[in-house]
Amino acid sequence: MTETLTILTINPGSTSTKIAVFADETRLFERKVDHSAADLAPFDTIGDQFAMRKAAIVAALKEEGFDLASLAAVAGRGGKLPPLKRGAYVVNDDMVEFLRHRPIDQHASNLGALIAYDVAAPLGIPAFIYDAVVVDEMDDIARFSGVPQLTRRASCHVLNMRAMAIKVLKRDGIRLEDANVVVCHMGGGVTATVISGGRMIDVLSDEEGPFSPERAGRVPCRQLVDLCFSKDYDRKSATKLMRGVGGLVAYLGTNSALEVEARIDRGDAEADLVYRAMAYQIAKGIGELSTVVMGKVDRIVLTGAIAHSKRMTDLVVERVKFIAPVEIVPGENELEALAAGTLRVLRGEEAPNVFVAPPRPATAARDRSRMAHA
Ligand SMILES: Nc1ncnc2c1ncn2[C@@H]1O[C@H](COP(=O)(O)OP(=O)(O)O)[C@@H](O)[C@H]1O
Ligand SMILES: CCCC(=O)OP(=O)(O)O
Repeated sequence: MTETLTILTINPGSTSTKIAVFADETRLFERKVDHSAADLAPFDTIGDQFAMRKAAIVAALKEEGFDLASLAAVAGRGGKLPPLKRGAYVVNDDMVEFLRHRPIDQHASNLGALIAYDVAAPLGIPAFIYDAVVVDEMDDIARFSGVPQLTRRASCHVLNMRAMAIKVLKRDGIRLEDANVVVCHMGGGVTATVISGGRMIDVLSDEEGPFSPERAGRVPCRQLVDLCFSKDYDRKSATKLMRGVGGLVAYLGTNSALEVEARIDRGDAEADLVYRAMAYQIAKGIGELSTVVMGKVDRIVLTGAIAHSKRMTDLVVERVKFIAPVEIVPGENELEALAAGTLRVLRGEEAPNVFVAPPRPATAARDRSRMAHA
């Protein structure tokens, strides 16, 4: 008989931390801790949230009476590393150093690998990330921004988007490789992608797409430059305005779409307009990505926690249903997808990738200078 593989999965999101423990494919339990805008306000950077999020996880495991000694591996959501391939990566010292000291961007997913490693290392078991948010399969034509100094980067809810697209198509007997699907995940962040031939050939990341509960999304760039050079903002506060206190938080003071809906129900006209604007931008994003495959879209998939909202999905569907049939798959499959990927690695069915950190900028400059003088 083969030994049961027990896996702790950790998904730090912008407005919550979700964990689950799996024994092989069976979920033993799942816990979600919400983090309101007020809870997160005292933290300057995502790194500063490490202790608070880890404590929430440890407390949840304790309440479940779970014994960490039974774990075979820990899997965390993969964060803002340089562009990665799809699939598993071992969390190694290079990855920990990179995420701690020079992540590409501020996002809660950066804590996935860090907390997974922190739990796994003392137990002498491996930690992995799987289908990180920075998986990059974009076509070259999609990389242009308009200035050579700025390159478009893929960053989206990879884990859930692929899992939900596969689920929707499988039901109709279609393989992901044989379809064009536009997927939009609506959570604390909102991102979208167009998957064609099994690859995410273009992505509307959370800095180029719709605004979301806690993110600004695409903003008028000239005004952003002015704002950054005004006396009112420095690097930290301008970054936080884009991610953390943008979107619904900036307009309405909450990162909770549920609370916004409650305000609308009470007759709040401002909340209603902002929420409809978010839906409008989401629909425009889906339209934009549909042009990538010349409008030949087989399915549009709306997913993420906000896809539970009929109010939101109705607002989006009415604008995009002319493009393709719309499938609504609320919630997310991220913890299951993390566990499934990790099981494949532990069973030897998939080889994990090894992350090698790019040289630090100072080291890179020194190396270039050495080469120039060699
Ligand atoms: N049933 C629901 N209807 C509308 N919005 C919801 C619902 N459930 C959760 N949300 C909203 O979804 C957002 C959080 O999405 P989620 O994917 O869980 O978080 P995270 O991005 O932190 O992982 C919050 O704004 C929350 O209020
Ligand atoms: C970086 C894209 C992923 C994202 O926005 O995740 P959350 O919705 O969990 O913040």
